[in-house]
Amino acid sequence: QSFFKPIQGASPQSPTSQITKITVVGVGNVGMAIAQTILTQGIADEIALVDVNVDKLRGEMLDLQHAAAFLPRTKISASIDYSNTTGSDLVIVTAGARQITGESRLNLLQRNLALFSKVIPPLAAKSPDTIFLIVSNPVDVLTYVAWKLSGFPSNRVMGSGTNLDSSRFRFLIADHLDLNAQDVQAYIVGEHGDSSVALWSSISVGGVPILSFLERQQIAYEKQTLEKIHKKVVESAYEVISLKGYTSWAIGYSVASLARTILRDQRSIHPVSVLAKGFHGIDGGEPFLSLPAQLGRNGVLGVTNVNLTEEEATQLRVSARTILEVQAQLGI
Ligand SMILES: NC(=O)c1ccc[n+]([C@@H]2O[C@H](COP(=O)([O-])OP(=O)(O)OC[C@H]3O[C@@H](n4cnc5c(N)ncnc54)[C@H](O)[C@@H]3O)[C@@H](O)[C@H]2O)c1
Ligand SMILES: O=C1N[C@](c2ccsc2)(c2cccc(Nc3ccc(F)cc3)n2)CC(O)=C1Sc1ccccc1Cl
Repeated sequence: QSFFKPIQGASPQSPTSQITKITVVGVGNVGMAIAQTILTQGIADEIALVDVNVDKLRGEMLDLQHAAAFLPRTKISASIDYSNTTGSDLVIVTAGARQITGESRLNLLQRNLALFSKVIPPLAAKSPDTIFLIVSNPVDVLTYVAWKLSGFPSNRVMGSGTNLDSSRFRFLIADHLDLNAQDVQAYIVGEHGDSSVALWSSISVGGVPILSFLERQQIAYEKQTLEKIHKKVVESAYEVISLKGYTSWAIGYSVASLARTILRDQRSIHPVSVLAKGFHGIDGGEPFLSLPAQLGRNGVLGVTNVNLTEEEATQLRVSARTILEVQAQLGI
């Protein structure tokens, strides 16, 4: 006996073509912050969780399911293999080996390369039309690895790149100028992390380039102020790690904003790690670096022709060379 008397012709089954499904690989601090934000914002109809830690995986699935009374209806599943991931519209990869104290970044990269070699091919096989969004670090090189291992066209493989760096940059600028961070357009590009590149000329507040904004507000323009803020983007990452041992909320919101832009075909522009070959004089090799990219239902729709100063373009090319040197050591 059903609760409802059926209406002629109405089927309780939703057509699968209209179901939006996201797979999150890795249910650690980052993966669960991303999943929780996607759930809260009603971005997906289905969330499939994957991890190798069976108990954590089931525990996180149950704990999220138990919040159903307060959330948009979303099917939440979990599997240690990839059985539940079939037909995903977006696959977000946060699985990663933790950097062991004193471990070299290259060694960590080798361990994550081995991990990706086991994870990416079956995910791609179960969802051959999906879009990969890589978050695991070192994110730029691992996005390249995912692209190579998946065999997908480059528009369907991106990394969160400097999306988090840029969101911290926007917060710090807004905090410094007593503004709403959503009104601050500011892009950090290039390599995610310690060696990112701040596009000073791209910073605008309510459509007003920040340099003239500062002059109009009689705020003494000091390039070193903005440079200090960019430096603080890096310092704050280390500060959060030293205080709480990991980062989660900011990366969770920043990756969920990418998921929404992609799955709702918003065609918004985000700084994400893309195949940078052919942009801004980056010609040798296949480096993935962050550039302001237009995102939509088919992944990376285009890269903006943002004007770079000679210094910015040079920094970007240096980053590309650094990434290529690391990629060359991977042998893939
Ligand atoms: N790109 C960015 O801006 C950014 C920001 C923060 C963190 N990160 C990166 O995100 C990654 C995850 O960070 P975290 O704090 O969530 O780490 P974590 O250790 O809390 O979680 C990692 C999870 O991956 C799982 N895992 C390991 N091997 C797996 C496999 N083969 N298949 C599926 N799952 C597997 C682990 O069981 C664990 O649950 C790290 O690489 C971190 O550096 C990136
Ligand atoms: O907010 C973070 N936290 C992490 C973190 C989270 C859990 S353990 C470490 C972080 C914080 C500080 C340094 C650092 N370095 C690192 C470099 C390469 C790797 F493969 C792994 C980690 N990583 C991971 C990460 O990428 C970030 S953003 C970040 C990091 C450094 C500089 C600027 C930014 Cl915007």
